[in-house]
Amino acid sequence: MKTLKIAIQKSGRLNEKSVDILSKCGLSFENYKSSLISPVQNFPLEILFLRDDDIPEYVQDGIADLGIVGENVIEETGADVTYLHRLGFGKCTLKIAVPNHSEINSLNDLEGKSIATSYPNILKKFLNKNQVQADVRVISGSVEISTNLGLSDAICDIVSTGGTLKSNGLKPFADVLSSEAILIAKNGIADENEQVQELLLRLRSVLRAKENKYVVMNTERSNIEAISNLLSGIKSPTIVPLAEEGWCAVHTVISEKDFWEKISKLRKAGAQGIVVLPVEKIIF
Ligand SMILES: Nc1ncnc2c1ncn2[C@@H]1O[C@H](COP(=O)(O)OP(=O)(O)OP(=O)(O)O)[C@@H](O)[C@H]1O
Ligand SMILES: O=P(O)(O)OC[C@H]1O[C@H](OP(=O)(O)OP(=O)(O)O)[C@H](O)[C@@H]1O
Ligand SMILES: [Mg+2]
Repeated sequence: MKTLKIAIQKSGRLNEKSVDILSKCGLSFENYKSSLISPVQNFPLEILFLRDDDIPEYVQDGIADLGIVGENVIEETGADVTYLHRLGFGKCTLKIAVPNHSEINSLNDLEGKSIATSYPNILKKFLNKNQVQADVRVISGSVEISTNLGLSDAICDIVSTGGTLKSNGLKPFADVLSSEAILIAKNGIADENEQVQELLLRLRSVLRAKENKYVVMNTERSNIEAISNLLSGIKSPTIVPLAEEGWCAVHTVISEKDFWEKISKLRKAGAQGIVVLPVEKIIF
């Protein structure tokens, strides 16, 4: 069986979460800081630790078979790769922002103005699509300072909490791209490859588990129907008799999305002593 290679960020915002998700997939390896390659001890896979900017092209060219990298970087490099799975971390948005008191308030106002960014390709595409002619100035970092220095009229950079914009006296007004970390593959390798399919199965079970909670509650037998109607579980809820006559425990899995809404309805339907536990994996 061929040993696959997966490229992840060496250090930076995506490193820890990439290592964490691969570990939760049962892969055992050292998170080397000084070495660029680490063999997985219990799976035919090697981890390559790289600068994130290089990952899409390494995967496109087959130097790595798989990669974990931000969508913003994939789009900026324009690499031709297959998106295998969104990973739910590294969420951020590429935004255009201007100084708080700027008279630029809409895309049209950017006509003839200058915009500093580290994402010239994505920005130029966005401006073309919106038929705005602006001067795109490429800088490699600390983009938020460029309007204060008189280098540009606007900026286009990654925003997450908005704290960096705020502390530099900037306000956002246009979203260019929403991004999160993505598992990518070299085109054409994923469908037929057993190891990739096994990794995907493990990954889906880990991501699914993160979105759900295991819930146990007690109730009188007479409430079972009303409570069961509120729950789907994986197939249907498990109902176990309690030692006390006329009572039972209901075990189920509840989605994180509508968790509190469900709990409130369950309490009204007679659920009590509700215990909530994290789920590690859900395998279909
Ligand atoms: N503030 C943020 N909040 C959430 N995610 C972010 C934020 N800033 C960046 N990201 C995401 O994390 C990725 C990595 O960010 P990081 O700042 O570590 O990149 P970098 O400095 O280019 O790293 P490298 O040294 O690997 O080139 C970004 O490409 C983006 O997808
Ligand atoms: O909206 P916020 O939560 O403030 O995050 C946004 C900041 O995060 C990123 O920079 P980072 O901190 O990674 O530093 P960098 O400039 O070295 O990439 C990005 O370039 C912004 O500057
Ligand atoms: Mg980088």
